[in-house]
Amino acid sequence: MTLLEADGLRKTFGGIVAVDDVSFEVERQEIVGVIGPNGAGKSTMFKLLAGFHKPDEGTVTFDGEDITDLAPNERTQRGLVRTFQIAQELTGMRVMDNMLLASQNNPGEKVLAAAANTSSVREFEGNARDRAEELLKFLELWDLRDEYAGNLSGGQRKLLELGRALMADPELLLLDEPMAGVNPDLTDRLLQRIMDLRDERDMTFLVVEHDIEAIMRISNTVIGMHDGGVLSKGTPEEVQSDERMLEAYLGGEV
Ligand SMILES: Nc1ncnc2c1ncn2[C@@H]1O[C@H](COP(=O)(O)OP(=O)(O)OP(=O)(O)O)[C@@H](O)[C@H]1O
Repeated sequence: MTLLEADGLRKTFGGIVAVDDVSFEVERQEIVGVIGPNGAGKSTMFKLLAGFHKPDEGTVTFDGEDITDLAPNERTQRGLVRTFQIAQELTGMRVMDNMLLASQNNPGEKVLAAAANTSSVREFEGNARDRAEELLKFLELWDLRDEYAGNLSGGQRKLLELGRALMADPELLLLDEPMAGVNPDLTDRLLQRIMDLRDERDMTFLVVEHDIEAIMRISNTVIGMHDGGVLSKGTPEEVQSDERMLEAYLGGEV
Protein backbone atom coordinates (compact mmCIF):
# COMPACT_ATOMS: atom_id res chain seq x y z
CA MET A 1 0.00 0.00 0.00
CA THR A 2 1.28 3.44 -0.93
CA LEU A 3 2.19 5.74 1.96
CA LEU A 4 3.95 8.61 0.17
CA GLU A 5 3.51 9.78 -3.38
CA ALA A 6 5.40 12.45 -5.30
CA ASP A 7 3.65 13.46 -8.49
CA GLY A 8 5.24 15.70 -11.11
CA LEU A 9 7.43 17.63 -8.66
CA ARG A 10 9.36 20.52 -10.14
CA LYS A 11 11.51 23.09 -8.35
CA THR A 12 13.57 25.86 -9.91
CA PHE A 13 15.95 28.40 -8.39
CA GLY A 14 16.18 31.33 -10.78
CA GLY A 15 17.25 29.72 -14.03
CA ILE A 16 18.34 26.44 -12.41
CA VAL A 17 15.97 23.50 -12.66
CA ALA A 18 16.88 21.50 -9.52
CA VAL A 19 14.03 18.98 -9.65
CA ASP A 20 12.17 18.27 -12.86
CA ASP A 21 9.00 16.19 -13.19
CA VAL A 22 9.82 13.76 -10.39
CA SER A 23 7.17 11.13 -9.65
CA PHE A 24 7.46 8.04 -7.47
CA GLU A 25 5.66 6.12 -4.76
CA VAL A 26 6.88 4.81 -1.43
CA GLU A 27 5.06 1.73 -0.17
CA ARG A 28 4.41 1.11 3.51
CA GLN A 29 7.15 -0.71 5.39
CA GLU A 30 9.79 -0.30 2.75
CA ILE A 31 13.11 1.48 2.75
CA VAL A 32 13.60 3.62 -0.33
CA GLY A 33 17.14 4.80 -1.00
CA VAL A 34 17.82 7.85 -3.15
CA ILE A 35 21.21 8.06 -4.86
CA GLY A 36 22.75 10.16 -7.60
CA PRO A 37 25.82 12.26 -8.36
CA ASN A 38 26.39 15.73 -6.90
CA GLY A 39 23.81 18.23 -8.10
CA ALA A 40 21.33 15.51 -9.16
CA GLY A 41 18.56 17.15 -7.10
CA LYS A 42 18.44 14.75 -4.12
CA SER A 43 18.53 17.41 -1.39
CA THR A 44 16.00 19.60 -3.16
CA MET A 45 13.66 16.64 -3.58
CA PHE A 46 14.12 15.77 0.10
CA LYS A 47 13.21 19.33 1.12
CA LEU A 48 10.11 19.21 -1.07
CA LEU A 49 8.98 16.07 0.77
CA ALA A 50 9.82 17.51 4.21
CA GLY A 51 8.05 20.80 3.44
CA PHE A 52 11.09 23.11 3.49
CA HIS A 53 10.56 23.98 -0.17
CA LYS A 54 7.28 24.51 -1.99
CA PRO A 55 7.26 22.94 -5.47
CA ASP A 56 6.67 25.11 -8.54
CA GLU A 57 4.59 22.23 -9.86
CA GLY A 58 3.39 18.87 -8.62
CA THR A 59 2.01 17.42 -5.43
CA VAL A 60 3.08 15.40 -2.39
CA THR A 61 0.51 12.98 -1.00
CA PHE A 62 0.95 11.29 2.38
CA ASP A 63 -1.38 8.62 3.68
CA GLY A 64 -3.95 9.59 1.04
CA GLU A 65 -3.90 13.29 1.90
CA ASP A 66 -2.48 16.11 -0.25
CA ILE A 67 0.17 17.69 1.99
CA THR A 68 1.84 19.88 -0.65
CA ASP A 69 0.92 23.09 1.19
CA LEU A 70 1.61 21.88 4.73
CA ALA A 71 4.49 23.26 6.80
CA PRO A 72 7.19 20.87 8.10
CA ASN A 73 5.73 20.70 11.64
CA GLU A 74 2.26 19.93 10.25
CA ARG A 75 3.80 17.05 8.31
CA THR A 76 5.53 15.85 11.48
CA GLN A 77 2.20 15.76 13.30
CA ARG A 78 0.80 13.54 10.56
CA GLY A 79 3.68 11.10 10.91
CA LEU A 80 6.03 12.32 8.14
CA VAL A 81 9.13 13.15 10.16
CA ARG A 82 12.69 14.09 9.27
CA THR A 83 15.83 13.95 11.35
CA PHE A 84 17.62 17.15 12.34
CA GLN A 85 21.28 17.62 13.10
CA ILE A 86 21.81 18.24 16.81
CA ALA A 87 21.79 22.05 16.98
CA GLN A 88 24.75 23.78 18.60
CA GLU A 89 22.73 24.82 21.65
CA LEU A 90 21.78 21.19 22.30
CA THR A 91 25.36 19.91 22.42
CA GLY A 92 25.64 21.23 25.99
CA MET A 93 22.62 19.19 27.06
CA ARG A 94 22.63 15.59 28.18
CA VAL A 95 21.49 12.79 25.89
CA MET A 96 18.34 12.09 27.93
CA ASP A 97 17.34 15.78 27.97
CA ASN A 98 17.85 15.94 24.21
CA MET A 99 15.34 13.13 23.83
CA LEU A 100 12.79 14.73 26.18
CA LEU A 101 13.10 18.10 24.49
CA ALA A 102 12.49 16.47 21.09
CA SER A 103 9.13 15.16 22.26
CA GLN A 104 8.10 18.60 23.52
CA ASN A 105 9.10 20.35 20.31
CA ASN A 106 7.74 17.81 17.93
CA PRO A 107 4.95 15.73 19.34
CA GLY A 108 3.44 13.38 16.79
CA GLU A 109 -0.28 12.77 16.51
CA LYS A 110 -0.19 9.75 18.81
CA VAL A 111 1.90 11.59 21.38
CA LEU A 112 -0.53 14.53 21.32
CA ALA A 113 -3.46 12.16 21.73
CA ALA A 114 -1.74 10.54 24.69
CA ALA A 115 -1.21 13.96 26.26
CA ALA A 116 -4.87 14.88 25.76
CA ASN A 117 -6.00 11.65 27.40
CA THR A 118 -3.78 11.79 30.44
CA SER A 119 -4.92 13.61 33.51
CA SER A 120 -1.78 15.58 34.16
CA VAL A 121 1.25 17.05 32.51
CA ARG A 122 3.39 15.00 34.87
CA GLU A 123 1.91 11.82 33.46
CA PHE A 124 2.67 13.04 29.91
CA GLU A 125 6.24 13.74 30.94
CA GLY A 126 6.44 10.32 32.53
CA ASN A 127 5.29 8.73 29.28
CA ALA A 128 7.90 10.70 27.35
CA ARG A 129 10.58 9.58 29.81
CA ASP A 130 9.54 5.93 29.43
CA ARG A 131 9.59 6.25 25.67
CA ALA A 132 13.00 7.97 25.73
CA GLU A 133 14.38 5.18 27.93
CA GLU A 134 13.00 2.47 25.66
CA LEU A 135 14.42 4.17 22.56
CA LEU A 136 17.83 4.84 24.11
CA LYS A 137 18.07 1.16 25.05
CA PHE A 138 16.97 0.14 21.55
CA LEU A 139 19.69 2.38 20.06
CA GLU A 140 22.26 1.19 22.63
CA LEU A 141 22.71 4.74 23.92
CA TRP A 142 21.28 4.10 27.39
CA ASP A 143 24.71 4.00 29.04
CA LEU A 144 25.36 7.45 27.56
CA ARG A 145 22.11 9.00 28.81
CA ASP A 146 23.90 11.44 31.15
CA GLU A 147 26.63 12.32 28.66
CA TYR A 148 26.59 15.72 26.98
CA ALA A 149 25.49 15.42 23.35
CA GLY A 150 28.58 17.39 22.32
CA ASN A 151 30.82 14.59 23.64
CA LEU A 152 29.29 11.90 21.42
CA SER A 153 31.13 10.50 18.39
CA GLY A 154 29.76 11.20 14.91
CA GLY A 155 28.00 7.85 14.81
CA GLN A 156 26.54 8.19 18.32
CA ARG A 157 25.22 11.61 17.35
CA LYS A 158 23.49 10.11 14.31
CA LEU A 159 21.89 7.52 16.57
CA LEU A 160 20.72 10.30 18.91
CA GLU A 161 19.31 12.23 15.94
CA LEU A 162 17.43 9.08 14.99
CA GLY A 163 16.21 8.72 18.58
CA ARG A 164 15.01 12.32 18.71
CA ALA A 165 13.04 11.81 15.48
CA LEU A 166 11.56 8.57 16.86
CA MET A 167 10.17 10.48 19.85
CA ALA A 168 7.60 11.93 17.41
CA ASP A 169 6.44 8.37 16.62
CA PRO A 170 6.84 8.64 12.83
CA GLU A 171 5.16 6.50 10.24
CA LEU A 172 7.66 7.58 7.61
CA LEU A 173 11.09 8.87 8.46
CA LEU A 174 13.09 10.97 6.01
CA LEU A 175 16.83 10.50 6.52
CA ASP A 176 19.33 12.90 4.95
CA GLU A 177 22.83 11.44 4.77
CA PRO A 178 22.52 9.26 7.88
CA MET A 179 25.95 7.70 7.25
CA ALA A 180 27.89 10.96 6.96
CA GLY A 181 30.61 11.08 9.62
CA VAL A 182 29.81 7.63 11.01
CA ASN A 183 32.80 5.38 11.60
CA PRO A 184 32.60 1.78 10.34
CA ASP A 185 31.94 0.15 13.73
CA LEU A 186 28.74 2.16 14.17
CA THR A 187 27.63 1.89 10.53
CA ASP A 188 26.38 -1.65 11.06
CA ARG A 189 24.42 -0.72 14.18
CA LEU A 190 22.80 2.27 12.52
CA LEU A 191 21.81 0.26 9.42
CA GLN A 192 20.56 -2.63 11.55
CA ARG A 193 18.41 -0.34 13.71
CA ILE A 194 16.83 1.21 10.59
CA MET A 195 16.00 -2.28 9.28
CA ASP A 196 14.66 -3.31 12.73
CA LEU A 197 12.36 -0.28 12.74
CA ARG A 198 11.01 -1.36 9.36
CA ASP A 199 10.68 -5.05 10.23
CA GLU A 200 9.54 -4.88 13.86
CA ARG A 201 7.76 -1.51 14.10
CA ASP A 202 6.32 -1.29 10.57
CA MET A 203 8.11 1.94 9.79
CA THR A 204 8.81 3.31 6.32
CA PHE A 205 11.97 5.18 5.29
CA LEU A 206 13.20 7.40 2.52
CA VAL A 207 16.97 7.77 2.74
CA VAL A 208 19.18 10.14 0.75
CA GLU A 209 22.73 8.88 1.02
CA HIS A 210 26.09 9.10 -0.76
CA ASP A 211 27.24 5.77 0.71
CA ILE A 212 25.95 3.55 -2.08
CA GLU A 213 27.04 0.34 -0.39
CA ALA A 214 24.92 1.20 2.66
CA ILE A 215 21.93 2.06 0.48
CA MET A 216 22.25 -1.20 -1.42
CA ARG A 217 22.33 -3.15 1.84
CA ILE A 218 19.16 -1.77 3.40
CA SER A 219 16.88 -0.58 0.58
CA ASN A 220 13.92 -2.45 -0.87
CA THR A 221 13.76 0.09 -3.67
CA VAL A 222 16.40 2.47 -5.00
CA ILE A 223 15.73 5.69 -6.90
CA GLY A 224 18.62 6.93 -9.00
CA MET A 225 18.48 10.66 -9.74
CA HIS A 226 20.35 12.64 -12.38
CA ASP A 227 19.90 16.20 -13.70
CA GLY A 228 16.85 16.77 -11.49
CA GLY A 229 14.96 13.72 -12.73
CA VAL A 230 14.49 10.05 -11.84
CA LEU A 231 16.87 8.16 -14.13
CA SER A 232 16.43 4.68 -12.72
CA LYS A 233 14.15 3.00 -10.20
CA GLY A 234 14.00 -0.60 -9.06
CA THR A 235 15.59 -3.11 -6.74
CA PRO A 236 19.14 -2.31 -5.58
CA GLU A 237 20.47 -4.89 -8.07
CA GLU A 238 18.49 -3.38 -10.95
CA VAL A 239 19.64 0.18 -10.29
CA GLN A 240 23.23 -0.87 -9.63
CA SER A 241 23.44 -2.66 -12.94
CA ASP A 242 21.64 0.11 -14.87
CA GLU A 243 24.24 1.47 -17.28
CA ARG A 244 22.54 4.88 -17.34
CA MET A 245 23.38 5.28 -13.63
CA LEU A 246 27.01 4.38 -14.24
CA GLU A 247 27.13 6.94 -17.01
CA ALA A 248 25.54 9.55 -14.77
CA TYR A 249 28.16 9.01 -12.06
CA LEU A 250 30.98 9.13 -14.58
CA GLY A 251 29.61 12.30 -16.17
CA GLY A 252 28.47 10.56 -19.34
CA GLU A 253 31.98 9.51 -20.35
CA VAL A 254 31.23 5.80 -20.69
N1 LIG B 1 18.77 27.15 -2.61
C1 LIG B 1 19.28 27.01 -3.85
N2 LIG B 1 19.51 28.08 -4.62
C2 LIG B 1 20.01 27.94 -5.88
N3 LIG B 1 20.32 26.76 -6.43
C3 LIG B 1 20.13 25.66 -5.70
C4 LIG B 1 19.59 25.71 -4.37
N4 LIG B 1 19.50 24.45 -3.90
C5 LIG B 1 19.96 23.64 -4.87
N5 LIG B 1 20.34 24.36 -5.96
C6 LIG B 1 20.86 23.82 -7.23
O1 LIG B 1 19.99 22.78 -7.64
C7 LIG B 1 20.71 21.69 -8.21
C8 LIG B 1 20.40 20.42 -7.42
O2 LIG B 1 21.01 20.54 -6.11
P1 LIG B 1 20.78 19.51 -4.93
O3 LIG B 1 21.51 20.05 -3.75
O4 LIG B 1 19.34 19.24 -4.79
O5 LIG B 1 21.52 18.23 -5.50
P2 LIG B 1 22.06 16.96 -4.69
O6 LIG B 1 21.79 15.78 -5.54
O7 LIG B 1 21.50 16.96 -3.33
O8 LIG B 1 23.61 17.26 -4.64
P3 LIG B 1 24.69 16.82 -3.53
O9 LIG B 1 24.83 15.35 -3.64
O10 LIG B 1 25.93 17.56 -3.97
O11 LIG B 1 24.16 17.29 -2.20
C9 LIG B 1 22.17 22.09 -8.18
O12 LIG B 1 22.49 22.65 -9.43
C10 LIG B 1 22.22 23.15 -7.09
O13 LIG B 1 23.25 24.06 -7.31
